[in-house]
Amino acid sequence: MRLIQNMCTIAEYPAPGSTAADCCLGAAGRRLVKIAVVGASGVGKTALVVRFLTKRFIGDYERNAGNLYTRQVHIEGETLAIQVQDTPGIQVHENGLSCSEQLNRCIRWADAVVLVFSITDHKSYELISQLHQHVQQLHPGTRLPVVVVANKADLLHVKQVDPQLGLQLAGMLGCSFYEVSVSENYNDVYNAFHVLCKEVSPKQQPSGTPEKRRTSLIPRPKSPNMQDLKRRFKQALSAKVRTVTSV
Ligand SMILES: Nc1nc2c(ncn2[C@@H]2O[C@H](COP(=O)(O)OP(=O)(O)OP(=O)(O)O)[C@@H](O)[C@H]2O)c(=O)[nH]1
Repeated sequence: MRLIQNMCTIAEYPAPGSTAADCCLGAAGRRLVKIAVVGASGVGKTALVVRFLTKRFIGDYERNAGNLYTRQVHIEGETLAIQVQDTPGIQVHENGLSCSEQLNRCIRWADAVVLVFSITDHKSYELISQLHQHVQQLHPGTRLPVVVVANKADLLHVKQVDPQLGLQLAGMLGCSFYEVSVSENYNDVYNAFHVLCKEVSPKQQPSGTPEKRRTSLIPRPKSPNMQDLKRRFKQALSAKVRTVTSV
């Protein structure tokens, strides 16, 4: 967190001490896409997020406690407000996955998830299908867009997972797949996020779109009368955009 704030050269970064709510990117009526980056510890989640947001690879990051970052992206003529939630590395115990309530909240909050493993860590790869199942369980009734990212493609000499296996796994799970080297290539990182944003259709978003907000603020009255309708209309006009401060 401190490191990222120190290199805060991008205007859209939350200033130190501010929250994502202060950025209010969604407030301008832009579609808001919320992305959670999830995976085992040390696979490069923070590096991936920082690379995507700043185009830079720094090398050393503080152990992550789960930070939220906001920026705008332009995708096929549309300006989106996106929020990216970096999450603490997942610990694997003998009896399987151990996801903290903080992580579960984060996954529930997300419109889309990046599942990351490292090609240098077979265990991080083994975690992916369990994580995918966990993500879908936390979003019952919808199929959340997920992209699987195999990171550290530059470290071929210590490779434990053939990227082909990642591709096969992603195919089985019905996800897009990207093999990236966060340290060496920005474009692949960008593409992974880009594809994910495209997969989040406006219809899938439960909140944040102006359309949705209007209908939830003005529930259809059972027996409408003018006074009631006027009051509800005023309420809708003065409503502040709902923003996420933390997950
Ligand atoms: N060679 C190489 N190193 C990488 C790459 N991506 C990340 N790293 C390094 O891997 C280490 C872990 O990266 P982090 O981004 O802190 O990993 P994390 O998944 O956020 O780790 P936790 O905060 O513990 O969950 C750091 O030393 C990074 O510099 C990569 O593509 N290639």
